Amino acid sequence: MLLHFTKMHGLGNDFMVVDLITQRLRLRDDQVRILADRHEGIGFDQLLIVEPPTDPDMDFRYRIFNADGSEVENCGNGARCFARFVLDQRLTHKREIHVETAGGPLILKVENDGRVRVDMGVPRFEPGALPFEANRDRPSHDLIVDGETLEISVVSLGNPHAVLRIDTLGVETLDDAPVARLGPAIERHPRFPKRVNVGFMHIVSRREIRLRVFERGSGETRACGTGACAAVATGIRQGLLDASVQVHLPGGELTIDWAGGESHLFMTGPATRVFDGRIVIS
Ligand SMILES: N[C@H](CCC[C@H](N)C(=O)O)C(=O)O
Repeated sequence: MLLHFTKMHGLGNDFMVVDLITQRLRLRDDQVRILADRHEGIGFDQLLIVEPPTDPDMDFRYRIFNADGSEVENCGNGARCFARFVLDQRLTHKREIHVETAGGPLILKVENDGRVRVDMGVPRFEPGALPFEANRDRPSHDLIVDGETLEISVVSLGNPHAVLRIDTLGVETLDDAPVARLGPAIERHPRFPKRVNVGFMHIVSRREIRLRVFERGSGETRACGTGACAAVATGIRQGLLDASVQVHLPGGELTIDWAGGESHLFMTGPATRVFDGRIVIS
């Protein structure tokens, strides 16, 4: 079976994008893992699938699979690439695209400068939304990892995020943040039954942060859109950030806007198409 795809990225967070509207096939988890392999397959952080909507009010269904084959609820960098892809493939002519995801609806707006502004919905802090095992919602929680007590904030953007401020880890720069050690340990911590994405945030000012993210199911990526949203939302909730924040990730910059409470959070950034390809899958 020949599978047509497009390779894209959002700030270096890279994707294989597949249109399953004009191509009718199903991909198994083991096939996703092989396709994700950077030596034996295409290589990607996530696979993004374009399908017809199940909800008639939506334009598309947007499905996301991590490199380990796990299907997940949301991918922010991927949402921007999704918008670019469906326009380039002429699957729509709309510049405001409504998509359904397992984590809830998203509205993708392609702006005149080519950047995409995504309405990410309302951040959810209650532990049950992730899920995270805790007796109540609070701005930060203690989490014991390998005998060390860490201070984490938790939030769901449809997908689960734990955010640590590096000042609570006794390091001054992100380069010194123990991402390789704490990322996997928190990702798989038993208090996160569905695992979790782990953000390491350096607050530069009330309008600027630097961020690294160890992603659930993919490891550290060069950027994480929902991770940027999560870090800013937890920072605003703790009174440490203003309502519009520039997020510096290893792969580039995102702008996150959130007025707090039940208002919707917005993420704005680029989407890049790299190449089209075809691959035989068995
Ligand atoms: N690893 C994430 C999915 C991809 C998120 C990230 N690539 C983004 O841009 O939001 C998860 O398991 O929830």
